[in-house]
Amino acid sequence: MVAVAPHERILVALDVADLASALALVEQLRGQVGGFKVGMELCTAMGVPQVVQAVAAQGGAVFLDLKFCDIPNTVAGAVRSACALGPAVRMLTLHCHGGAAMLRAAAEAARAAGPQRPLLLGVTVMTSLDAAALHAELGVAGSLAEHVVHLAQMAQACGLDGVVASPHEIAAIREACGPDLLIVTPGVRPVWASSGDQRRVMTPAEAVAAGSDYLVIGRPITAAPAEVGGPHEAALRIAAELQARN
Ligand SMILES: O=c1ccn([C@@H]2O[C@H](COP(=O)(O)O)[C@@H](O)[C@H]2O)c(=O)[nH]1
Repeated sequence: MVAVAPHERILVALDVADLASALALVEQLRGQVGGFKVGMELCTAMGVPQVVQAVAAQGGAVFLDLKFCDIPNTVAGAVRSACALGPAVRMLTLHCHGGAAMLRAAAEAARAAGPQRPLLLGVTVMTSLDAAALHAELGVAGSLAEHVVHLAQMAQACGLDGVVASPHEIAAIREACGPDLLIVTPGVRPVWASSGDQRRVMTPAEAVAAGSDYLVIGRPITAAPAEVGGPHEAALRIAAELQARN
C-alpha cells in the first residue's frame, strides 16, 4: 500500500454538471482529502483542459477518469493529450476490456511523456455490476474475482501502474499481482450512506483494511445530507473512520 496519511487516501468524485459546483466542492474539501476525480459528466459539460486547470489552480490533485477504451492508436493519442495537460493530472483511467495491445500502447505513450506523467489505472469490472450481471449480461464465465484478477494481471503485464476494482477483489489482486500494483477502489460506502447504484461495496475502513491504496468516494460526500453535516463534515467523518483504524 502507498504510505500516505489516512485522509489522503480519499479521492472525491466531482460528478456534477458545471465548474462552479465542482470548484465549490474543491474549496470546501481541499486539505481534508487526497484529491479530486473528474470524469465524464463534468468534462463533457465543461471541457477537459478547462476542468483540469481550474481544479488544479484551486490546489486539488486531479484524477482524470475518462475510462479510455478504443483502438490502440486512438487511445495512445488520447493518453498523449492527457499527458500534455501537465503534472496536475496525477492519474488517468483506461478500460482493461480494451485489450492488451491498447493497454501497451497507452503505457508506451505515457512513458514517452517523461517522469511527471500521470499514473495509468486499468478499470477492471465496474463496481455497479454483480456476479449475476457479469455472467448473464456480459457473458463472462468463471467467478467475478477470477475475471478481475485476470484483467489486473494483464494490466500489470502491459505496464500499467494500477487498477480500479471493488474492495471485494483487493485480496485476490494483491495475491496475484504483489504489493506494487496500485489498487484504487470505488464502491465505498460509510454505514450512514446509501449504496445507490453500487453493487460491490465496503465501508472506508474495511476497504483500507483490505489493502486499498485510494478510495474513490462521490455521493456520500458530495451529496451528503444536512443530518450528516454536508460535504465537509462527511469527509471529516470518513477521515476520522480511517484514522481510527490506522
Ligand atoms: O468501477 C467503477 C469505476 C469508476 N467508478 C466511479 O467512481 C465514482 C463513484 O461515485 P459514488 O458516488 O461514490 O458512487 C463515480 O464517479 C464512478 O464513475 C465507479 O463507481 N465504479
